[in-house]
Amino acid sequence: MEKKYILSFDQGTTSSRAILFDKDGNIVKTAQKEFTQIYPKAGWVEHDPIEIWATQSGVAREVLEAAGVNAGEIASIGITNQRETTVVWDRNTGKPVYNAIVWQCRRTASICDQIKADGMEDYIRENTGLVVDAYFSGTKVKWILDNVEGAREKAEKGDLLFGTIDTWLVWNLTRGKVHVTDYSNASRTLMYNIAELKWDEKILEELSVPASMLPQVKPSSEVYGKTDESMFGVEIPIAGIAGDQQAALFGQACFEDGMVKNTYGTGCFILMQTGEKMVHSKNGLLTTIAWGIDGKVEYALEGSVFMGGATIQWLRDELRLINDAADSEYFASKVKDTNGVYLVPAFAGLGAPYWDMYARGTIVGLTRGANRNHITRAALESIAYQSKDVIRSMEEDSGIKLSTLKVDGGATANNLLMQFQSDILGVEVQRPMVTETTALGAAYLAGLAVGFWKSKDEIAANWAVDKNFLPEMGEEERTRLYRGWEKAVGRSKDWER
Ligand SMILES: Nc1ncnc2c1ncn2[C@@H]1O[C@H](COP(=O)(O)OP(=O)(O)O)[C@@H](O)[C@H]1O
Ligand SMILES: O=P(O)(O)OC[C@H](O)CO
Repeated sequence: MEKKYILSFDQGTTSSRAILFDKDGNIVKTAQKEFTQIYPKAGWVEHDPIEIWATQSGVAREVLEAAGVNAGEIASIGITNQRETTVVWDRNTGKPVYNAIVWQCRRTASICDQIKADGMEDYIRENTGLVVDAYFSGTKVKWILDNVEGAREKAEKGDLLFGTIDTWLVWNLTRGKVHVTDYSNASRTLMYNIAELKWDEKILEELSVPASMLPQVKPSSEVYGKTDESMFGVEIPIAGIAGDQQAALFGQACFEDGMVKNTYGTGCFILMQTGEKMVHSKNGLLTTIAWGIDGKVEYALEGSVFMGGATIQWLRDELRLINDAADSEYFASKVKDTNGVYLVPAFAGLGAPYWDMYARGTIVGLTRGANRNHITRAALESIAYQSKDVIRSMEEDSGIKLSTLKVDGGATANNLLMQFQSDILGVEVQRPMVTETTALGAAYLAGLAVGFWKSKDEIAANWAVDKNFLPEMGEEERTRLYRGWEKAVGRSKDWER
């Protein structure tokens, strides 16, 4: 049967999605299902791995049916996933020993304090590219082994396996035959040495995690195995894996050093491709593996903005200034500027480059003439200012000046935000036709491995622009506004201490 499509699995934090792509990189059909968020205690976040598998395999079958596509027409499957989220299961029964501990979960903060007290911080930063934080998988695995009855004994006997969500999905798709991950996911675990490309023994020892639990780390584009026949009636090669932010970088065809993408969702994830060069940040950005492909590994610098689209949700749900996120553009357009108002959405502290967990949200510059539209506009602009903060750090760390910014994610629908982003950066902002770049990136990785696409050049040629935003603001105005932002950030800092 002619192979006409690639099936992409996009297993995100709140929903599982399956998207069918054709050879031009266009979406043929999408199926999506949300799943349960489990909050056992304040600051704890879990998912049920069985529900993740059920929703993901469910939408995969659903999308084929809805598109009227035969499984035999699928050339391969690509997987992209919420990163860092940790599953530990029994290799004999395939049953998880505990819920998945989600990347957002803060329960291992005290384990992180202990690692720092043990003097491991610099070593970890240098060898994993990450900071010691509860965000990453390593301390989550340790927590499960330390807290689930019998888990440590089983792990030491070699009966337990660890995986991020990609690994868990491949294990289930192959009915327990394949235990792998890719470089990009491994680089988010806190246990992987990104310079030497191997699990780091010293860190494993610090965390007391047996090496026998760990998946084999493979390139991001390769046939890892085939789906069990019971899944789709035929065996389909599983041929691409990447963490979601790296997959988006690939889907945006950021193949040259210095290319940057920003995904504007709840938060904003900004990644700069740095090629074979591993750039260590002086500004608290993360160094991570973008992907491993064509026999080499390429790196990226990553910075995130905690409150991106979430700031607009706050306007909607708490201030009730708008009914719908899209209304923000309409109201912000009613005024020509913010009238001197700045909103710093440091609701959960400030990330890179400030790293101030005691900062809190603030609105400054209010005068008698300030109205709700000014505040809405200031909220939108804050997303662009925070992105600029991260991008400036990237430029400083890498010595590469940004030439264009490729954007994706829900909030890129907002033209006013995109224009302001271009204005405040002084660079062109490019919004592609396909903004599902995460799933597209995984599809491309899977397609390359089976010859569905021949080269990265062919993929780059598929990238098509929907709209380019060019800077219209003068340099003087840009500097004046950004100075105001920095001053506003100063007012929000160190508030809670
Ligand atoms: N037109 C818009 N203007 C501003 N923000 C928007 C707009 N549309 C969606 N958003 C914001 O984008 C986010 C949703 O984008 P999405 O990519 O689906 O995020 P996630 O993957 O994090 O759930 C929400 O936080 C929402 O407030
Ligand atoms: O599922 P998302 O899109 O919220 O992404 C989660 C990130 O991978 C966390 O690092």
